[in-house]
Amino acid sequence: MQVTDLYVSAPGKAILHGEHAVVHGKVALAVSLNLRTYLRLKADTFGKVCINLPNIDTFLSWDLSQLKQLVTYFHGKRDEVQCLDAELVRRLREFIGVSNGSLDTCSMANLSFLYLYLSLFGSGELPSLTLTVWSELPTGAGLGSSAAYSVCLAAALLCASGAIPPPLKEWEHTARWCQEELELINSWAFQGEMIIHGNPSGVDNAVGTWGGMLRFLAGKIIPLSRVPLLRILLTNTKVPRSTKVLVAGVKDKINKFPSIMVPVLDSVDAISCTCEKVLSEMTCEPITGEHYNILEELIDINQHHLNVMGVGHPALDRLCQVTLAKGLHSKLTGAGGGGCGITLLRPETNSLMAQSTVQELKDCGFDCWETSIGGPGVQQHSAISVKEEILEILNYY
Ligand SMILES: Nc1ncnc2c1ncn2[C@@H]1O[C@H](COP(=O)(O)OP(=O)(O)OP(=O)(O)O)[C@@H](O)[C@H]1O
Ligand SMILES: C[C@@](O)(CCO)CC(=O)[O-]
Ligand SMILES: [Mg+2]
Repeated sequence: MQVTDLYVSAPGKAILHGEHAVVHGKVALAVSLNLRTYLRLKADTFGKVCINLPNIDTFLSWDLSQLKQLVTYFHGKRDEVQCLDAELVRRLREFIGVSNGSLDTCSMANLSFLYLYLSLFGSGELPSLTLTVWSELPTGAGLGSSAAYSVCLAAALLCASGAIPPPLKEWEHTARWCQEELELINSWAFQGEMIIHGNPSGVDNAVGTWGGMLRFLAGKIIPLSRVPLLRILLTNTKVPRSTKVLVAGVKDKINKFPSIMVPVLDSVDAISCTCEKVLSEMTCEPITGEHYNILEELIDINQHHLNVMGVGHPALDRLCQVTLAKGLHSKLTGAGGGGCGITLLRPETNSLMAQSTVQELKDCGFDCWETSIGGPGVQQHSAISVKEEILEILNYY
């Protein structure tokens, strides 16, 4: 089978409100970032599949004949994408030599790639290809790196398999897929997330697929088009953590103390809904200090709730204290337990104040930068539309 070379990218995300609660059927508000994961797929003739993941120092290749052995039980085309094929997961775990509870970064990335590759090609001829992924996102820090990776894999492999067409016209620099094709990409990306996360809600891959700001509730995705421009500081505490472990920990707490934890989840749901209402009001009436006061209070209340859920960390407390001393409000974003936090900047926060806050957070050993939000969802690129330094990395392998 001959596949066409292509470049794709997908954005990372920040969750404004609703992380963890969203796994238990509550509303989340999430927004795409201007930091993206890029993937290059190249057709080969070497009878091998190669994957280069320089962010995590992983460079592997497998013979097609080895991989074919793993799918001998496939009968016909697999297009059921609602749940994982447990037999394929079991065979892949054995093949890679990774146990069920493993959190190893490299094994999770390989497992999700091989799962999608074999699910999409396993019932026919396996194509020889090389896949290289490079991300501007920190890995495992709460900014949806696993989802951006899974969305890129799904888009590229679905294109290579002919299930969706490459949307880019000869004269275009970037192009996106139609709604139905995006839904297919999203559902396969969710499978990649299931392998990495264990029990994902699907909010992260939805943002990676559609971009912009979304309201997400039990798999239902509503793009929010009427939102004000928000200025946000992103801080990476650089404390490593695993989304899978944190999500499982919250579930255990809910099971242990349902009457205590369920009201917390309900309160987070109400925070997301109140925030959505305030954001919408800010687009149709003059923005006042009171709008920002409410957004800030919601951030504080939610941060307390996340601590109650057990996903806080002293480094995140530090972030909140340092910014609060400057009159700014912060909360963790994503799974917590370390990783990243967001700080809302007010319109009157001048660049001097923003810069001195960034410096103080850097002095704590954190990475910190002002970010723009609402970048496009998954897209195909022409080579010249990929930033030069990223193209260099993707073409190096
Ligand atoms: N650039 C990348 N290259 C290869 N694998 C990646 C890359 N980015 C993410 N991954 C995979 O995703 C895993 C990290 O996912 P995890 O869900 O724990 O963190 P996150 O997605 O960054 O944060 P969150 O889910 O809280 O937003 C890594 O262990 C790795 O397997
Ligand atoms: C913690 C969580 O709510 C968000 C991770 O970005 C997990 C999920 O929704 O899958
Ligand atoms: Mg993730």
